[in-house]
Amino acid sequence: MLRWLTAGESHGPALTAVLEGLPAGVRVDRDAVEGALARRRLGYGRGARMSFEADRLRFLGGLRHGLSIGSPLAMLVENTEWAKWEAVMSPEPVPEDALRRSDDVGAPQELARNRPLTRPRPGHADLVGMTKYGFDEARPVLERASARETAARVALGAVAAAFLEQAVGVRLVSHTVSIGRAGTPSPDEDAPSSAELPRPDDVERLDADPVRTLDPQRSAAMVAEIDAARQDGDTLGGVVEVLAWGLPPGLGSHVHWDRRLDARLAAALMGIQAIKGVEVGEGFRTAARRGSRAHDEIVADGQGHVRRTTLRSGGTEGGMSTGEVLRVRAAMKPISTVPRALRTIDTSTGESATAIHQRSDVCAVPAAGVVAEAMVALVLADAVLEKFGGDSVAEVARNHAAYLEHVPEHLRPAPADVPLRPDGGTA
Ligand SMILES: Cc1cc2nc3c(=O)[nH]c(=O)nc-3n(C[C@H](O)[C@H](O)[C@H](O)COP(=O)(O)O)c2cc1C
Ligand SMILES: C=C(O[C@@H]1CC(C(=O)O)=C[C@@H](OP(=O)(O)O)[C@H]1O)C(=O)O
Repeated sequence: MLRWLTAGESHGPALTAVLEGLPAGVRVDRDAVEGALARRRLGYGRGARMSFEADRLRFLGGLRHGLSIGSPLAMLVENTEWAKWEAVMSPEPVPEDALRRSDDVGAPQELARNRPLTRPRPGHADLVGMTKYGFDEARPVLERASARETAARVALGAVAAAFLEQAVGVRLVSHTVSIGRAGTPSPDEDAPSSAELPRPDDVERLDADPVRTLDPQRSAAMVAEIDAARQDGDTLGGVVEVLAWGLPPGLGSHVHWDRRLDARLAAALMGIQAIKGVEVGEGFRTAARRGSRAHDEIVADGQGHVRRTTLRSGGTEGGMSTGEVLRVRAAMKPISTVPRALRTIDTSTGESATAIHQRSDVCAVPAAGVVAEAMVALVLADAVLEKFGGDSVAEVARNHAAYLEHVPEHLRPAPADVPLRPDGGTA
């Protein structure tokens, strides 16, 4: 079993991430984790903070000389913004003087930062968090509700991804499907073929695109959509997709709801701030199709392998991985700090007001893709450990190989990255 926890506030000293259950012998590269953290900061439409804050990574436990040793792996991602927030967010009591504030428009930043936040933003956690926890302002709520926390998840996901690749050869990639209305697939569009899907080796090309998509036309349309929203003082959401290549058949199980791989993936994706919908494969569009166009027919590819003619199911059936490429999507609502501020109330008076607006992202969909990839990596790593067990990478790899060897030859899935011929055979 793999477990993970994060702690830390958006403007606190650091985020802490703990991964428990990681086998020994996983090579954990600082560059790989830092690379993932850097990718999360990318994307057209991100706010000012992304340009001046750095994610400073420290390994605190669970590693020796770059290899995991089986103990809980602990990481720290320091907030380089902390110096400015030391008084407001100090974990320890501070002298009253340190919390001096000014309500004047144009007051210096250090005095403005201390103002109580009493105009909760619709769509953020502010109001209900204040009500539930008994706070008279939103600061203690928004600090943890903030998606700053996703930096810790991405660090965890990078370690899970290293385990997946080293133990069972699974690799992941994520990309942006749509932003606002730009890129939205039409209801009649069939599932893409494996040749049309991004592959793990496309990561550099994806990261080089301002919105993390491989289609230049869609990319330009998404950038234009973000520019238009920014100009209107508005914000945007969109859809991201995560693909996992090289999965064995049989992760997860049909036997109980909480063992289903699709259910576990959906919960992990829904657990990302602002994600409001999850699709496995064609998800919602499948609901509008007839059965003859909704499923993936099973064929023998003539080379001794089982193959699916299409990728509509997203690589799961009965809550288990089929061995085809896994394809899951997450829909993000628009950023809730809307510059053209929405109506709210001032909680100190009950009077109508406009919501707090500080600096904010206009669109964080490309970053959400990187976070979604991390969550999928964690769920898959957990499912791999559940299926194959093992206290070291070598042991997991042996168990995985032994399982595949015992699948009757004619039922072994073809490697998912071998293109399918139109007649169902592989090239
Ligand atoms: C990567 C990422 C960046 C985000 N950036 C912002 C932001 O700058 N401003 C904001 O108001 N919300 C931002 N959000 C969304 C809030 O975190 C989210 O609206 C809040 O948690 C409430 O959403 P919920 O109802 O799904 O929890 C971001 C979300 C993600 C995943
Ligand atoms: C800090 C990050 O994202 C933040 C997520 C976020 C929110 O409300 O979710 C609000 C913004 O924070 P701030 O109000 O301090 O500018 C984003 O910058 C990050 O992703 O590292």
